[in-house]
Amino acid sequence: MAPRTCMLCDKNRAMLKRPKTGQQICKDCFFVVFETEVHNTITESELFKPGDRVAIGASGGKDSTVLAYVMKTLNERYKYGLNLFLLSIDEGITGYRDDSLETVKRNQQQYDMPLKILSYDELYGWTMDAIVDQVGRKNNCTFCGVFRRQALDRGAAMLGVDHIVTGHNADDIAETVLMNIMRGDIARLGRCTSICTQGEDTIKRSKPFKYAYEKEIVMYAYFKKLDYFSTECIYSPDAYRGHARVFLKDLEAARPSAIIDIIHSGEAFEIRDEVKATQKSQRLCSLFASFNQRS
Ligand SMILES: Nc1ncnc2c1ncn2[C@@H]1O[C@H](COP(=O)(O)OP(=O)(O)OP(=O)(O)O)[C@@H](O)[C@H]1O
Repeated sequence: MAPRTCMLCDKNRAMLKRPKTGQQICKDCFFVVFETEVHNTITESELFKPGDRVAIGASGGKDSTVLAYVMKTLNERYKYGLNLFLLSIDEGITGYRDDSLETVKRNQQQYDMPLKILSYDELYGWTMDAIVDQVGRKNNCTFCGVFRRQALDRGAAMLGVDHIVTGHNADDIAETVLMNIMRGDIARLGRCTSICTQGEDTIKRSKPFKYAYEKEIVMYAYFKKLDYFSTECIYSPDAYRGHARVFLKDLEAARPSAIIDIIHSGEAFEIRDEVKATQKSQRLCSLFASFNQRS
């Protein structure tokens, strides 16, 4: 059987089936559609303005490595006029973050971007290794996530940046929508699909990969031969998110558009103000109660 030609350029040999659309396309057309969709997400949401100083939350993993590469490419191609930085938080997880930070240091050279690394140890006086040693693995992802958010803000302030971008992708967001529905966390459901968030005293944060499928990010990294670190965190991943992930993968296998459809459903919810207020205070109380029980 003759090899298929690319459905987009009708010239090159099709090398892959696009996970998001099922189209059989060539490598070059895949790069173009992937990058153009991220560019459209950025421009439609007016994420940046010329002269912005933007920190890329860089963990060394596939999502943030592809994000750094694509941000650099689009900034040059479309002349966004951004000053880009890499910002990494070292949570103090031996055998995981120390190795992934080596990748980020290489990315700094490869992408020619200034890098700032800030550790939990220097900010808070302890590491995740020490915390897990003391309180065990249950809920450690939740604590680590809260501390990382603050650490990223502190690092961003040190770099004097206006904006932090992270590699959260469409799968992450769809999982979060499902988790919030399963938990009945209506307040979070209302904001988890926002592409851009900014608290009263926090730096603006956004997710340019909001509509990018995880499988396509992996494919992009593979075909571009990007240098990234692919090991999972050694401390137990968030078990509840794991259930949502498995469920989402099943849905995606049956119908690939399920991921985008869940995000669109999340976007369509409108949450009443009184629900937002009640749930926020309840969540903070339960987080600190669980921390106090352990320490
Ligand atoms: N230690 C860190 N330092 C800086 N940014 C981070 C760090 N950990 C996570 N992030 C940011 O948050 C995003 C989502 O993180 P998450 O832990 O869900 O990892 P992930 O989905 O495996 O992403 P990645 O593949 O980039 O590691 C990352 O893409 C990155 O932008």
